[in-house]
Amino acid sequence: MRLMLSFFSAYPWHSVIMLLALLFAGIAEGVGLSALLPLISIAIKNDVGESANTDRQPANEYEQMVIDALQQAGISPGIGVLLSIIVLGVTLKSLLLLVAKKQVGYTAAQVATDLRLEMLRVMLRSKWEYFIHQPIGRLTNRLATEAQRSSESFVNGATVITYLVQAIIYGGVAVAVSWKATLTTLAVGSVIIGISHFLVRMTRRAGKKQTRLLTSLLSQLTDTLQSVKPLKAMSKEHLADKVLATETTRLNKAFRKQVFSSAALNAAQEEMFAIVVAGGMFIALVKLGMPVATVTVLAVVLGKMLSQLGKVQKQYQKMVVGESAFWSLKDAIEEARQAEEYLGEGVTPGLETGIRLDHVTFSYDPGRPVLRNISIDIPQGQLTTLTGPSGSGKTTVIDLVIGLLKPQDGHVLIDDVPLNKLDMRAWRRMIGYVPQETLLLHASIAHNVTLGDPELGEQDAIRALKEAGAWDFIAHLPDSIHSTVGERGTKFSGGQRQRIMIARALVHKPRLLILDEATSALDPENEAAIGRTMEALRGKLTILAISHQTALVEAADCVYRMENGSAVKVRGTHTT
Ligand SMILES: Nc1ncnc2c1ncn2[C@@H]1O[C@H](COP(=O)(O)OP(=O)(O)OP(=O)(O)O)[C@@H](O)[C@H]1O
Repeated sequence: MRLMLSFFSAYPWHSVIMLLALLFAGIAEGVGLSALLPLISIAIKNDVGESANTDRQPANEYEQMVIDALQQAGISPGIGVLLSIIVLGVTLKSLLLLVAKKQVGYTAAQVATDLRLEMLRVMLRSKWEYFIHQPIGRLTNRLATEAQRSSESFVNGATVITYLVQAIIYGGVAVAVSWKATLTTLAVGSVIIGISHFLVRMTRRAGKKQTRLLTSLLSQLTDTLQSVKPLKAMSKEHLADKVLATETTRLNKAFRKQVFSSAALNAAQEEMFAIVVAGGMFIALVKLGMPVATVTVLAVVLGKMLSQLGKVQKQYQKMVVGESAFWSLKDAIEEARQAEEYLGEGVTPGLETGIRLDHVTFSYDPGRPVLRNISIDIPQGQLTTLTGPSGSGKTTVIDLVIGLLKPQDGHVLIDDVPLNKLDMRAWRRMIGYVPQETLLLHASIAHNVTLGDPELGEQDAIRALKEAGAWDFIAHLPDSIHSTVGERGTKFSGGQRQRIMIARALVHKPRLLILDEATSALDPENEAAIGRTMEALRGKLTILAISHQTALVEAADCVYRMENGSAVKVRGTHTT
């Protein structure tokens, strides 16, 4: 029930309304039930020829109590009145249950939405080093499956409470009729529930296993789907199939265990409860000679109580299947929260003179530095290009300039102010960034350029597309900038996609433009066009580019060659 307490503290008002509605639904049902004993008593006596209004003896004190209460309220306890009370009780109960279920449904939807948003927000706010180590498939699974299972778990938990309240009300009426019979039934019922509890534990284990396996399966699935083209091209799709088949089989096993334990609990409980009720009726009627009316009411009420308690256990079993997903999601949220990036409220950056990496050392893994004591000057208003072999640390330099990574030694200075003293949000708003990968959103060109920023209009998008040399091929499209780019931008060539990405980086008029091998997919003609665009932008903004291609190297004011953890200036006015 730790799960339900966690939900109650997160949604106190929804929970209070739900619990009150359940409580009053229970009371309404109890009132209805209380009319059952006098009703059966009168019906039986009518059947044997006694008048309902003669001085008949009540079956027990409880019946007397109900009749007294009715008479005090000025109601004569006839069959019609008693039946009306039962119908009223059932109607009220149904209405109040509807209110409670509505609350449960709304809260469940809110649980899933809040968990998804919280997960997404903490992930987006986490440090870059943390974020890049999270498999995308795992995140997708958390947002889709685990959030959904958590909300189902809440619904199941709320249903446990509903059944429990009803069982208590039935128990209360039964105690009023005969506390001895109720206690005996409760004792036997508890033994049955205790015996079958191992099936609930089995389900909990199967649920935990499912959570783990689903996470792993979806991580692998996403990775595999992202690399389907080379697999198909080399006819190696069976390798992916093999990995996924193993995981799916294990998931299937866990699911079968859960199904079996649920079915076993169902079958075992109904059988045992029926035996208890039948045995109890035999003892009461034959051995103890209790009145038929009392035994009938007890059989109905105690039978219902046992059935509700059984449902409590079954519903609890369902709840524990999804519970592991909730805790797994909560742990993931907490872990990401611990890794939150501090963006600070420091000095407002200006970028008046330039950026300087001052004797910077950086390593991803301790003892294996990628950059060793390097110094790089990126003068304001100029184009600085980094070249060098793959893995020499060019992207790492860019991530240090953006502030996604922090150097272990040395400083990244913006106009001589260390980056960690700056207002990091303001700094990043000054950057236009074009990554190596050209993944576009499945939306219009305009949306891909502005990313839905309400401060940017169609004219801004057109200006940026012109600056990026993309306007020529877009202007001729039937829907111009409102044309969609297709799934992941597949309607355009690699070079065209890169130019749209460059337009996205230019649309908010950045002070610093970063191109991380952004011209690698362009043919020499288009690359030269981008080179000319950069030359035109030079002076208006500072440009830092990684490039192996001639145009951006030739157009550069400063060129650094990176190799073996060092950076050597091969062109430029300043010395480092
Ligand atoms: N997240 C990471 N964790 C551990 N090592 C990393 C990580 N990212 C990069 N590296 C390592 O750091 C080194 C520099 O990587 P980086 O991406 O900066 O090189 P690069 O010069 O940009 O390469 P390329 O031209 O191939 O993009 C490489 O040896 C790489 O394996």
